[in-house]
Amino acid sequence: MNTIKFFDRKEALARYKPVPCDTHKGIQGHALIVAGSYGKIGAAVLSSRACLKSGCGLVTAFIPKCGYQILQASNPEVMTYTDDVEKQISDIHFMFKPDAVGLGPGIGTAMQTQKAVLKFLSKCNCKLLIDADGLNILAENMDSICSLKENTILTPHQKELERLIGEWETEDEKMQKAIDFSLQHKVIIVMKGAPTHVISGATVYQNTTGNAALATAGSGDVLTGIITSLLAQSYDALDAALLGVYLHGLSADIAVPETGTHFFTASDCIDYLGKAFLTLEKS
Ligand SMILES: NC(=O)C1=CN([C@@H]2O[C@H](COP(=O)(O)OP(=O)(O)OC[C@H]3O[C@@H](n4cnc5c(N)ncnc54)[C@H](OP(=O)(O)O)[C@@H]3O)[C@@H](O)[C@H]2O)[C@@H](O)CC1
Ligand SMILES: Nc1ncnc2c1ncn2[C@@H]1O[C@H](COP(=O)(O)OP(=O)(O)O)[C@@H](O)[C@H]1O
Ligand SMILES: [Mg+2]
Repeated sequence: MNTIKFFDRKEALARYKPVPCDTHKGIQGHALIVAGSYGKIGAAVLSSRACLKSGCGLVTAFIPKCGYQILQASNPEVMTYTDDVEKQISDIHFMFKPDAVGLGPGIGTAMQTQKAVLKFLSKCNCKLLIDADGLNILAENMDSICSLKENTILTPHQKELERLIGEWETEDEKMQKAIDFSLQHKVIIVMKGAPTHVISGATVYQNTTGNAALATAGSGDVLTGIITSLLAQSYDALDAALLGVYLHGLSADIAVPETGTHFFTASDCIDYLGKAFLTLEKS
């Protein structure tokens, strides 16, 4: 069995890079969030807002046409590109070079969305995180996994992981299958759960933050935004994944004594992110 490294405050401080005082929004990274479909524009709202609230200088969301007003009204700082199709993504196009892309929350698995995602993956050469339906599309088209750039981050919950690596009988078998998958395809797996494990080849980290309040709709979409933001701010993929998971859980840990577990939503996770980042400023 592989040794597991615990990722705690000391590890987070070692990887955290304070924002330089002479920076500007052009240096702080431009992230692209590809998310949403009719009925799930919330996933795009949450992930793009979390991305912005984690220090990214510029955030653009690529969404289906029906999400335009919702997104602009709820996140005025986020720029948008819209698909030509009303209810789902059918062709991912944009006119800038993103520093990082977060793809998948709420996009669904309609055939035209699958085609658009596969076309995008075949030519994407920037830092990339794939979540949710992005992973489900990958699982249905496993040939396309060879087109992923090294250190692409995959953020599956248990069911999404099973679709990618197949069933397991024990927790040890699940971990070994995930490690083998990470080694074979040279991807970083954020194996979401309680706790979350970050798997980079044979190296496994166990996160030490987070609580049951995160068992609420959209908390994974928020994680996608945080990690994509850190990637765009020039953290390398492993550091972005580790620090993102840590801050996401810490935000919930700071929030819960004030909100209680039942009241906590994914939006609260975003609202408390500032306090989570502040704990790294005070060393
Ligand atoms: N406001 C919005 O727009 C929102 C949009 N969203 C978007 O919706 C899309 C579908 O996402 P999804 O994850 O709900 O669907 P899906 O992959 O079928 O998984 C469901 C099944 O998986 C399991 N399962 C899940 N988590 C588990 C865990 N931690 N640990 C263990 N098992 C777990 C569980 O299976 P069961 O245990 O019931 O067998 C459950 O029934 C996706 O694109 C997402 O981004 C959501 O983010 C919500 C807010
Ligand atoms: N009981 C729990 N303890 C700690 N973290 C949890 C718990 N339940 C869920 N989480 C975290 O919440 C997030 C849920 O992600 P996901 O299932 O993708 O949600 P969604 O798709 O609704 O956004 C993951 O980061 C997971 O680790
Ligand atoms: Mg999810």
